[in-house]
Amino acid sequence: MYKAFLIKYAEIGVKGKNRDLFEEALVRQIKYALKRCEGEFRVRRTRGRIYIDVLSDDYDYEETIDNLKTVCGVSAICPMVQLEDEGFDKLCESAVSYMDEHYSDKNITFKVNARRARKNYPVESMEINASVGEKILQAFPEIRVDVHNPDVMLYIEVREHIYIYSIEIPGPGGMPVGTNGKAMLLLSGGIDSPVAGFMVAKRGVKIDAVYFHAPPYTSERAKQKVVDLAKLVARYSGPIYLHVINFTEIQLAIYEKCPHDELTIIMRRYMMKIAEDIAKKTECLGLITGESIGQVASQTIQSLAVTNEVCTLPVFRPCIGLDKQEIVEISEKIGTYETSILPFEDCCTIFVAKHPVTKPNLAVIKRHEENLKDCIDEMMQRALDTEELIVVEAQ
Ligand SMILES: Nc1ncnc2c1ncn2[C@@H]1O[C@H](COP(=O)(O)OP(=O)(O)OP(=O)(O)O)[C@@H](O)[C@H]1O
Repeated sequence: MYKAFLIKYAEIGVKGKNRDLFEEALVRQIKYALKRCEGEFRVRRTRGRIYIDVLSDDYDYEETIDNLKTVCGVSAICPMVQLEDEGFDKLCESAVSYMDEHYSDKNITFKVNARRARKNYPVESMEINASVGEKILQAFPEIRVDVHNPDVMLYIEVREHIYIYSIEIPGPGGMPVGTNGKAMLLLSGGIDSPVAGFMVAKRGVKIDAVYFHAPPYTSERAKQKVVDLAKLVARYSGPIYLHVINFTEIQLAIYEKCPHDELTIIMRRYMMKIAEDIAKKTECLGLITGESIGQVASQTIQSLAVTNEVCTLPVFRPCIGLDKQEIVEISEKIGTYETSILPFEDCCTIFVAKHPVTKPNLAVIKRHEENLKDCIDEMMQRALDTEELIVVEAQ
């Protein structure tokens, strides 16, 4: 059983003073992921490396790997066999057993890559490489050495303990959450916005979220679905403050006073305004949506321009150039797809026109919004005053 893991991270953004911040955030997120796992662990930073020691006798390996794979910034997880220092002969023996246990087909090439971090160890790295390599060659006649492009790179690290590893399980990459500020995700119950949240979190951005519902037109179950999606996104992003906004009154007013082919676009503009208001109060530096060019009428480039016009904060749309299949693939990978396709109503789909405008004209939209001028400010304030805040932890 592996008793330790080496966490490899991408080098981008970790130069100079940033390195400490980057590593601290990574350790924090690793600890958050391990809280969801059975067993006791210790996370250590030593000279540019991050290790996880398994302290308990028992733990669930698969569960641990699954959770570590959600930590943004991790480029690879290496499960390591941990040895006590019982002399060099014992090390060679253990390396041979490691190869035997991990590679049933010995018709492969390998290279030993030793690193002697503890300088008082009596055998130098080059000598470890040569001697361990020789023992492996003696033990398995079919195996060959390839120093340029080996099938198996056998790492040996000599520290307080000695570690042997060769397996690298890919992590999500990117940057640890908490190293790049915070943004407000407009989270609906669909496929795209959870993917958008994940993609921005992966760049190190902490996520808050806002969900607009329209009771009684949208149900408690539709809201619960969004909370469930937030729990899944929180596996990657850390805890999410989810602001639930009652949008019914505003939607009804738009429905009553504005042309029906412009409903969605006008609604979206008020959603963005409210989201931006909450974002500014909560120190978010941008908004995030799941929009993708041309996907629906409200996402033509003309519609996006009209929606965008109400925002002063930058709006991040990481799905913008992806087609639906590509977004679906990411949602399957991050585990949100099954929840996203549950058939609950969304406020945008209830108040939808048969033939929505695809090329809205900003001046015309603004003129029609004038119809709301007597009531909209109060309504927006009420929506903000009655928000429900849910702190969503990762599932
Ligand atoms: N009820 C809502 N609450 C919060 N944000 C919403 C809501 N409805 C839409 N949005 C935001 O607007 C974007 C576009 O919504 P729309 O319904 O047009 O698209 P969609 O392709 O179905 O997106 P999604 O799959 O994310 O629901 C969403 O990705 C989301 O960011």
